Amino acid sequence: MRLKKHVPLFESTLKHVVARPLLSSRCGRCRYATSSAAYPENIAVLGGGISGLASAHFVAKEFPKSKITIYEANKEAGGWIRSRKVDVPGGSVLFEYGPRTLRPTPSSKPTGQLIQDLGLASDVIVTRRDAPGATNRYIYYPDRLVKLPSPPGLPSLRSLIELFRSGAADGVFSALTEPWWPRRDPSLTDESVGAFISRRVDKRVAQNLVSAVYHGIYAGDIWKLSVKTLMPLLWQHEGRSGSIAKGMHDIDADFSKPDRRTLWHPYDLASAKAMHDIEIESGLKTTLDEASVYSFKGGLQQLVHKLKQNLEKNKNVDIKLDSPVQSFKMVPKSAERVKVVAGHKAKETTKNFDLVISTLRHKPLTEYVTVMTVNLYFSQPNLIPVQGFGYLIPQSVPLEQNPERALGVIFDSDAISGQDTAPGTKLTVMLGGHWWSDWPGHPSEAEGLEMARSVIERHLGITAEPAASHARLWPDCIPQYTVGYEDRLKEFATSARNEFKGRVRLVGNQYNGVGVNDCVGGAWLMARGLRNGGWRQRSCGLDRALDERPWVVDYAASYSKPLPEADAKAEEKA
Ligand SMILES: C=Cc1c2[nH]c(c1C)Cc1[nH]c(c(CCC(=O)O)c1C)Cc1[nH]c(c(C)c1CCC(=O)O)Cc1[nH]c(c(C)c1C=C)C2
Repeated sequence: MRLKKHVPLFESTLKHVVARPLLSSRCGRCRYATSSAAYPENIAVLGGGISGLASAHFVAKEFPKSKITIYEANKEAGGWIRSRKVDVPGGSVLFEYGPRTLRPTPSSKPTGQLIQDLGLASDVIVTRRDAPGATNRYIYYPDRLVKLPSPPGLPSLRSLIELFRSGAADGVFSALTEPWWPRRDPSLTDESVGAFISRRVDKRVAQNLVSAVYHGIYAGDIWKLSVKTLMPLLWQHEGRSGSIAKGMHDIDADFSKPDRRTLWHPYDLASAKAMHDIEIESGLKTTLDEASVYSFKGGLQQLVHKLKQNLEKNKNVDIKLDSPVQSFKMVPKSAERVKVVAGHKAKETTKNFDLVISTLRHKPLTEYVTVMTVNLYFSQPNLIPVQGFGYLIPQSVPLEQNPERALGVIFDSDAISGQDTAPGTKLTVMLGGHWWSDWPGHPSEAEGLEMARSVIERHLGITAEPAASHARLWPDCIPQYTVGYEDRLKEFATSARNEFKGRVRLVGNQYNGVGVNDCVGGAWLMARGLRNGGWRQRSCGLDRALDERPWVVDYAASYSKPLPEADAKAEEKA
């Protein structure tokens, strides 16, 4: 695979994911062993972002005797996780230029494992589930902040009235008639999130509510993102039962029951069970259980720094910074080794490896969007008229209310506390994303700062001069799983498997999720899949994409107990 010359910033730090079939869920394709060695002696990890570093960490645990070389194009590892302490009058504040918090979910247990392995538990800071920074979430629609109902507890009557009066919730009651809407055309193999929600509920719900959520995760366009990939459960329910509600009813997916059922892809079920078995020591577990989101005293980059330090301490690991990967391909006439060429022109080095873990991006598979993050700190406290996590701006907001194409604003002072020593108001404005996809260029960082200030003046009435600020453009930072992604991934995985004969595993955010937890989880699954001779099997790590087994019914907390035999039989029949 020849890479584009000089891999820019993200080429080496954005990633892909996931492993060979887990546990007993072997798929028939992966059975060809190609080597008799007990472990891969030389392993290359391409990319030193969070996926690459976490892969190296987990692989080093699996194979303590293997020599691991990490190639990173930039002078700093960690990708777009950047935390900077900024001195301000009266103390300091922490700016996060990229991702800022982690969410504790069952699928984020590998991140918990990593924190534990690195001895970072005492540096974890949390926003509790009942804190305003967790419960108060807003959307800006059409020209004001509207609070969204969010757990815990029932929403207040006042907030419901405000929500409906704003028009943001128009169309939600159409969901009640969803079971009677026509089934989808069987020839439809995928569609956009926007089209799906319009078809099954109401276009206004797609434009006003769903688009805001997808801005906050993918900075993406709901009329392009794939429903089959991003709302797989809803898509499966409709496919099986003709309607989402009927589908949930058919499998007894009652949300009020602690042992509710859900649909699983068998691969994901095996992954969930494997992750559930990760043991997190009780102190850290209690901390994470109470958290809506969490970070570290020194910001999210503390995780990356500690991870890198830990790898540097390992005499079998070599981290090569400022070493863009130029190409990697099978050594001619060998089914066993991969040749990696890395380094700047004229200083290129070539080395052969038994196993390569690539977190590099493969352009044709996904489009990317560019985001600008603008951090602002004001010495005056409580400048924001409300308390909360922040707000998202839906696609339906009229352009005159959003000429800067902002996606949302995070109220950092409320969203996570414990990182600053100076009092005041801290927020981050997120600009661009899909809105900038057809712009001929991007604003400069100075322009971005002006744009962010005009957003918060219009939306929040903040006119004060910031005591500190920073704008950062992240070109092509979030991959977009657009309509048809699953088919493209299948084709790509087939060709990668054939080309690399099991000697290259693909990991990172281009494959199974764009969040930090997804990247760490993908690395964990990949490393686990190398166990017990798994590294010799003919997999490219994207076996989930090639696994065509039908979805099954199981408990949402799949590990809690086995499904009754009668259910299992009925499911098998279905
Ligand atoms: C920095 C830009 C990012 C945007 N999305 C992501 C990043 C890193 C990835 C992402 N963000 C969220 C999720 C959901 C799962 C989760 O981990 O919580 C993912 C995969 C949710 C989220 N969105 C925003 C925040 C602060 C969070 C919590 C996690 C985090 O710190 O990233 C706000 C936000 N993110 C983006 C925009 C445009 C935005 C707007 C307010 C893009």
